[in-house]
Amino acid sequence: MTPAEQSAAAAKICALAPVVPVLIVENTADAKPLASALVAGGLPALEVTLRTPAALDVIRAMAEVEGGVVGAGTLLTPADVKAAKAAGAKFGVSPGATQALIDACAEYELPLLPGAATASEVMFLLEQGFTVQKFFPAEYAGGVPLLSAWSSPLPQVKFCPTGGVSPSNAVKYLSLPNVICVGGSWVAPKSAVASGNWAEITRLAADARLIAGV
Ligand SMILES: O=C(O)C(=O)C[C@H](O)[C@H](O)COP(=O)(O)O
Repeated sequence: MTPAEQSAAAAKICALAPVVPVLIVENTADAKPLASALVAGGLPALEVTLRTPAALDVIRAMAEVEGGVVGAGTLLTPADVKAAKAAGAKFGVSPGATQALIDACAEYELPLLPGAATASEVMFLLEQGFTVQKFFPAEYAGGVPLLSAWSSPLPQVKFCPTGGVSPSNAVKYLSLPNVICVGGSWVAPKSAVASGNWAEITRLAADARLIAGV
């Protein structure tokens, strides 16, 4: 799968909803109710970060939830790509990008949303064929002003800003011409997951859509 094909797939996933929940899940038992709650709130594209021992099992469980499109976040190595694909991930997200990671996504046919934080990183990824990229860590790397500045010399690249995105700044990002969705962990707070407050998570997901004006 070429980078261009991967970006075409990533664009479709980003078009599903304005917000991609970024999930850090400790317990596999929480996977299905959490995914169902987010899908019910109108956010079907889900990024499960490979930051917990349970993450691959969580992806496996969430992949069975109807209406959801589950991807793996925090991909760092070719082994992560192989494991994420085997677990049923439909897409991958990485904080940055290396050639080894890019090659692995091509080999295992996992559409990658690769991270970039500088113009040179954006250009390196564009050279490879990635026209859809994650801007990470958005708020700390330059935020809305930087993305806005890139839209003039690099209009062919669209972004999913992630990292520090919240209900208070999501609209500003989403109103930029080069932003197709945003990623954020705020829709699934640790406390709500720990207490099994799925109704609260559905409410936060629905609110995120409202904030985005959808
Ligand atoms: O590691 C990855 O691949 C990631 O996706 C990183 C996440 O995007 C951010 O950690 C989410 O940031 P917050 O919404 O500020 O909590």
